[in-house]
Amino acid sequence: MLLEVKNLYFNYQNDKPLFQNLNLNVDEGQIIALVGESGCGKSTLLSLIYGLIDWQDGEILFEGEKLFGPKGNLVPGESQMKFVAQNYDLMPYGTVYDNVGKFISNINLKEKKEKVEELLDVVGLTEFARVIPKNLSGGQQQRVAIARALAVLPKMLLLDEPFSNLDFSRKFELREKLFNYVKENDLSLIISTHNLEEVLPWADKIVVLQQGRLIQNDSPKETYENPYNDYVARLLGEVNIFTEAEKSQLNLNKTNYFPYQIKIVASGVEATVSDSRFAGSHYRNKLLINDKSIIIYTDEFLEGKVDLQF
Ligand SMILES: Nc1ncnc2c1ncn2[C@@H]1O[C@H](COP(=O)(O)OP(=O)(O)OP(=O)(O)O)[C@@H](O)[C@H]1O
Repeated sequence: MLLEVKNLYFNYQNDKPLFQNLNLNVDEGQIIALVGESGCGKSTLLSLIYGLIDWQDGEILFEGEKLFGPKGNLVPGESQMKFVAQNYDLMPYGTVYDNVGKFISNINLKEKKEKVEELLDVVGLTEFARVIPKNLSGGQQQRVAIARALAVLPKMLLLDEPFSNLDFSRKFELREKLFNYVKENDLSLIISTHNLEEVLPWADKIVVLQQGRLIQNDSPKETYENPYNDYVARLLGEVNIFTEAEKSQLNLNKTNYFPYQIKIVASGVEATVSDSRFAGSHYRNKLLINDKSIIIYTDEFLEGKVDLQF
């Protein structure tokens, strides 16, 4: 086991602990998506693992060795890990090239140049090598920070919302290259995100935090098929949530259904289409079952009445 978080207890204020008995294991080469609503503790957990803040109780072990947090290191942060936080902490007067090469040794300058160029390609900043951070957009600065974190291969990479400032096309390109790089180099990665769909195809496990509690830790498929509760289902995308009363009235197996899980059939639960809109890859339809409004996706425009199967 590469990383073990055992019975972690941590609070910012004495009266209200953020984490109580938090446990998390990460294997070598594993990619973990850390998800949860804003304020649930994702950034704090990454900072604790990296050793930027002290915890009150419990243990964090890396390759079986106990970590001691800020008091254990002269320079902040564990040397085997790299953390890209939400403030990118770039050298303001160094160029993009200097920032990415900051931790690479100058002994072999040719090798250093090749490495920096490779990383600039990974994050799509080749043509910005000579620019200084203040002349870059937020998303470009974020990409410099990611390239710098990868420069001296860490064993574990911690990324806090790494795609938050990127536009759609950049995001697709970067995540493809980044995850391939991580897999090729057998790095372990914990990546926090608001948007799970962004990382889903690459994640080995989805770890869900709800108000500091780790409530689910399963493969992406398992999480989609069996979200622990409605909160988890909502994190996974647009979802229909039913009350217990609605569940028994409609004879449902569970309280949450993603739009793609509800099908139109010849004979089933009758619903009236109130709205059908083109949404790119599908039509997004709003239907009414009595007074209950639900969303389903279809290939075709819908109108009138339909029968549904859950
Ligand atoms: N330095 C601090 N002092 C006191 N409370 C803090 C501090 N930093 C964060 N908190 C609180 O701890 C909780 C967890 O914050 P954290 O930033 O870890 O959440 P998050 O899940 O990363 O949120 P987001 O997705 O918005 O970045 C929040 O309630 C936050 O207000």
